[in-house]
Formats: sequence, structure tokens, C-alpha cells
Amino acid sequence: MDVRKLIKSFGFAFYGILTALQEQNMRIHFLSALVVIIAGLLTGLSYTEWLIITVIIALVIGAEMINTAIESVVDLASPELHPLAKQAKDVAAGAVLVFAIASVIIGLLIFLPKWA
Ligand SMILES: Nc1ncnc2c1ncn2[C@@H]1O[C@H](COP(=O)(O)OP(=O)(O)OP(=O)(O)O)[C@@H](O)[C@H]1O
Repeated sequence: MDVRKLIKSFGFAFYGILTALQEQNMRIHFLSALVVIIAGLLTGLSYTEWLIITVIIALVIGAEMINTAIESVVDLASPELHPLAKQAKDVAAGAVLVFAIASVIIGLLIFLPKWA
């Protein structure tokens, strides 16, 4: 196993996270995640609830990063307007929306009964 290559790959991946953080949507997701974590700490969640919150936060942020990567590749491959470029960007953005909607539903299901 080439440890130096592995460390370098991790470096590129962390740089990828920092690069994605330049995007406004990504900052909104990070801020939302922070708010949910603080709300969870103040409210008190079970082990399973923390597991669910952790997974959904990772899914939303991961999906947003893949969306950003797809946008970059589309812009590179098709700087001019093209229906397939539009389809790729819109479907990728739609995927993020699916995860975001699921995260809101999960948040409501977990927090509302505790606050009611
Ligand atoms: N090359 C293209 N050909 C056709 N339609 C495009 C193309 N690029 C973007 N679009 C359309 O314009 C919309 C806005 O694209 P744009 O890249 O400006 O922002 P975005 O995809 O919403 O990403 P960002 O998060 O950077 O704002 C896309 O969702 C898509 O519908």
C-alpha cells in the first residue's frame, strides 16, 4: 500500500470539500446542518435519532457536492446552451432537492413530537 499516495488523495478530497464550500448552496446546507446539530444537542436525541440525522446530513451535503461536480463537468463539456446540458444540471439539482425534502420531513418527524 502506497501511504503517501493515500495521504495525497485525502488531501485532494479535503480540498474538494473546501472548493464546494465556495458555493452558496453548500454553505446553506452546512449552516442548516449546524443548526440541526445544535437543536439536537439542546433537545436531546436518542442514539438512533443521531444516526438518522448524521446519515441524512451526509446525504444532503454529499448530493450537493456531486451536483456541483456535475455542473463543473457540464460547463466544461458544453459551455454553449444544449438541451442535454440543461437536463444533466436540472436532474442533478433535482436529486439534491429530493434529499433536502427528505431531510426536512425527517427533521419534523424527530423534533416536532419532542417540542409539542
Ligand atoms: N449549457 C447549458 N445548456 C442549457 N441550459 C443550461 C446550461 N447551463 C445551465 N443551464 C440551465 O440554467 C440553469 C442555471 O444554470 P447555472 O449553471 O447558471 O446555475 P445552477 O445550475 O443553478 O448552479 P449554481 O449553483 O452554480 O447557481 C440550469 O439549471 C439549467 O437549467
